[in-house]
Amino acid sequence: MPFIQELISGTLDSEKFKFYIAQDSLYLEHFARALAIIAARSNETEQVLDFIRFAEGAIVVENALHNNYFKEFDITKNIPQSPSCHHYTSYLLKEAALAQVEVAMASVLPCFWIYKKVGDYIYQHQNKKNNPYQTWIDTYAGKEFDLLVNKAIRICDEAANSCTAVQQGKMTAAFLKSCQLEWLFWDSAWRLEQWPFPANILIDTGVHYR
Ligand SMILES: Cc1ncc(C[n+]2csc(CCO)c2C)c(N)n1
Repeated sequence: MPFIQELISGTLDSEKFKFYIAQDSLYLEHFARALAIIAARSNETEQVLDFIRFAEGAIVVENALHNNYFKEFDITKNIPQSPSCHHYTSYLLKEAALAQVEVAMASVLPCFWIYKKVGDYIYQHQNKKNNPYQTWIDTYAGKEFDLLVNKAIRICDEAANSCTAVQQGKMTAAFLKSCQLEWLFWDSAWRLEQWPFPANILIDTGVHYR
C-alpha cells in the first residue's frame, strides 16, 4: 500500500502519519477493551491470562504512541474517530461481546498477525537513514512482539480444534473481515478520511473514555 511504501522511504506526508497515529491511539483504546472482554469470556485460565496480557500490551503501546509521537508531531487530542476507525473498533467490540468466544478470538488475530507481517516487511525493506518514522518501524520488529504474535496464533489454532466445522467457518469469516478492516485502516490514513457530513452537523459527540 502507498502508506506503507512511503513509511519505508520516509517520504510519507507527516499529516498522514499524524492522522494514522491519532486514529491508532483511539483504535488501541477500544482494542484493549475488546481483548479484556475476550479475557473475561475465555474458558481456559491460561487464555484468560494471555488475553489480559494482550490487553495490557495494547494499553502499553497506546501510551508509547502518546509519549513518543503526540508531543513530537504535535498531534491534537480529543479528535473523533474516523469512519473506518469507528467501524473497525465497533466490529471488534461487537464480536468480543456477542460472538462465540473462539470467533471473537479469530476476529482480533489479524491485529497481531498483520502487524507482524507488515512490520517484518518494512524492517527488511528499509533503506533510509534518519527516517522520521524509525521509532514506529522498530515497535513491531522485535523478538518480544514475535513471541506475542505466535502465542495469539497458537491460541486461535487450539480454540479452532475444539470447534465444529461450522464454527471454524465463522472463525475464518471473522478473521478475513478484520483483515479487510486492517487494510481499510491504512487506506483511510492515506486518504485522510473524514466524515462526509456538511459543516453544520456536529460530528464529535464528545463521548470519550478518557
Ligand atoms: C489498527 C491496528 N491494528 C493492529 C495494531 C497492532 N497492535 C496494537 S497493540 C498490539 C498488541 C496487543 O498486546 C498489536 C498487535 C495496531 N497498532 N493498530
